[in-house]
Amino acid sequence: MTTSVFIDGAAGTTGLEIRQRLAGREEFSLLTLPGELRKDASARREAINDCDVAILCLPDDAAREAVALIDNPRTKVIDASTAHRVAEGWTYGFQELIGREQIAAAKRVSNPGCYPTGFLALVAPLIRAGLLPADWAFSVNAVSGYSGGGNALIDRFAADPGIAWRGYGLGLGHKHLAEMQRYADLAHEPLFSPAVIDAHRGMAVDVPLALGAMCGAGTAAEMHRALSEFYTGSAIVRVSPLGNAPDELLLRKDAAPSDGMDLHVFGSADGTQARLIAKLDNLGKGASGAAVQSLNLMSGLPEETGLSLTTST
Ligand SMILES: NC(=O)C1=CN([C@@H]2O[C@H](COP(=O)(O)OP(=O)(O)OC[C@H]3O[C@@H](n4cnc5c(N)ncnc54)[C@H](OP(=O)(O)O)[C@@H]3O)[C@@H](O)[C@H]2O)C=CC1
Ligand SMILES: CC(=O)N[C@@H](CCC(=O)OP(=O)(O)O)C(=O)O
Repeated sequence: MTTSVFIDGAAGTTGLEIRQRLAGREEFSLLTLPGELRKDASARREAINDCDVAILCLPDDAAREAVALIDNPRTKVIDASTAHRVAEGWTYGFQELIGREQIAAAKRVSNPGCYPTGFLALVAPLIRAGLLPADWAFSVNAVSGYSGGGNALIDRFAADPGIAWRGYGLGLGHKHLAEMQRYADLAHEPLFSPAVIDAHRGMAVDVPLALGAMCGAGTAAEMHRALSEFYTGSAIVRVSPLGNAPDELLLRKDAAPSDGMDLHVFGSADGTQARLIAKLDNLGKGASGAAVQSLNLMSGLPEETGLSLTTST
């Protein structure tokens, strides 16, 4: 039996990527709306209530509105927006942290934000293992390809090829802070410095750790071991060997799309400092790949079915 899927927002950046991942998958049938009806509330209501799984690739307000259109108790939802990530009654769709069984059984799944995917993958298992203190003032420095800002930011970079780096979130109230704090179980929101680079896709999330000043923190080697154990058996989240060679990491503009994520741990020779770095594709594990991973689980399939798991290191 096939699972019928309706992508609301299928013409947007995330929606298109999900369509590409589902193309040719015989386990799924796609419900689509003609272009002129894609924002028509009654056509959307009908499609959402007709499908087995609705994937919302919409701005937050439109995602809330879409959920309000549902009156069929059978319809399951995966919401790619920020609207429901810390909302009551929703399961946070971070398979490796929350549990595959919980996501497989859920009716309402919120897809994690791209930056929190990198941050939580690195920090949450280490807080759980007692190797990082939950009340530490964490910092997160991150760069994203401009597709992370959807069609509007893609158009802006196309219109102004002179932009090499765009720092933002300078008001220090980024919408991803709540989910970073909630799912890492932190006492405080992290200090988050995001930026956009002149590349279509790709993301690096860097968490610097002043180990010498932290009470009760583990060593870089202990953190590396804990992360390696935590992600054992995952083809999607991979932990690179501990160490400082080579002494650089690259994001390539020509990297192939990937639904995987690579985690790195580096430590100073004297043990007083470390850096945890996640490399991922904002449109892959940071958005569309994670949505398809959840869709697979909610449809009773192995989570990595149909995903592209290349490494670009
Ligand atoms: N891009 C990324 O890397 C990531 C995006 N996300 C999230 O996914 C969601 C979609 O983002 P993204 O794909 O980047 O954004 P885009 O702007 O590229 O796409 C959004 C799509 O939704 C359509 N839309 C807007 N309002 C409505 C409506 N009321 N009814 C139906 N369709 C509507 C838009 O149409 P139109 O353009 O005509 O207005 C557009 O096609 C957002 O919530 C975003 O935050 C999450 C993680 C990463
Ligand atoms: C480069 C860029 O602008 N990125 C977006 C986040 C992309 C993402 O993860 O999306 P949602 O949390 O909205 O679903 C931003 O910082 O607002």
